[in-house]
Amino acid sequence: MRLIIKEDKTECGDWASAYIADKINNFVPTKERPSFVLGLPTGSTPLPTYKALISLHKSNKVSFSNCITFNMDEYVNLPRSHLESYHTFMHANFFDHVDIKPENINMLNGNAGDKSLSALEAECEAYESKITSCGGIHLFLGGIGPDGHIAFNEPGSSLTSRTRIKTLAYDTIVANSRFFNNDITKVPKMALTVGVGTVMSADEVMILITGHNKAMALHMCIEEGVNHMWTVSSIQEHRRAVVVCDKEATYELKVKTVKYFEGLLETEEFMEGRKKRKV
Ligand SMILES: N[C@@H]1[C@@H](O)[C@H](O)[C@@H](COP(=O)(O)O)O[C@@H]1O
Repeated sequence: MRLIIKEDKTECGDWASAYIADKINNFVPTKERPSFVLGLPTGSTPLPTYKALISLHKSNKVSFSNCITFNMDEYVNLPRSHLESYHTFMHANFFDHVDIKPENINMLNGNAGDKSLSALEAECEAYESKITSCGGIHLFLGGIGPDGHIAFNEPGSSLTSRTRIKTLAYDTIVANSRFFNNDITKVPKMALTVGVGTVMSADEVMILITGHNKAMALHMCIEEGVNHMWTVSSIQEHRRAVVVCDKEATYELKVKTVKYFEGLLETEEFMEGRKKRKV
């Protein structure tokens, strides 16, 4: 696993976007996997990355015309057009500003069918099948909650879970109430979410962790063992995982850990400086 420590969230977004653009630009389509498949998160953490990707796109450094996207999660029973639906968020902050084909955008529908549990379960199963039919996800980008949850895989979620319905933890409802006028009664209590196993099945996983309120989660993610109470920690078992964090998020890490990963990055950047970068 790589840990990339940057000064602040803007630098994290610049680094992550350049990395993603490189992956898209260097993608070689095959018969089985003709498009680059990207897993995407919502939340405030990925915003600088989306902003930087839009800017790379506008300066013709990356195109999303051969990308298929799968979003991580969506609230149940919140109208798609609601200002705080993840559908609205993704269009406003990313999709509407790049050249992705509308038919290549995949988002879970929290209002599927008659919204019964069986209709929502069918929606989740269909989502997993669609990911499989696209040949799997090349790169899954994610953020985390302060309790280390990834997507809506709350503490105690199975680390092999797949897309399903989840009841939100009280902490998450409180954390997300900032988007609903700080009124917890307005926050949906259920969501559809990809599983930890769905994220970990991607060829590559990139997790963005910024801000001091995520410092404990970063510590549990990289310095402690794999634990279902901090679901992001399962990336320790992934073959190609990269965590991009800012200085504030490192406040609970050992100095030795920070120095170790900073040293690795310095060497890496020195080597990369010799290569001609595309973006
Ligand atoms: N389901 C989302 C997660 O995918 C996201 O990572 C988290 C953190 O959001 P933020 O980046 O705003 O802290 O919020 C929600 O719980």
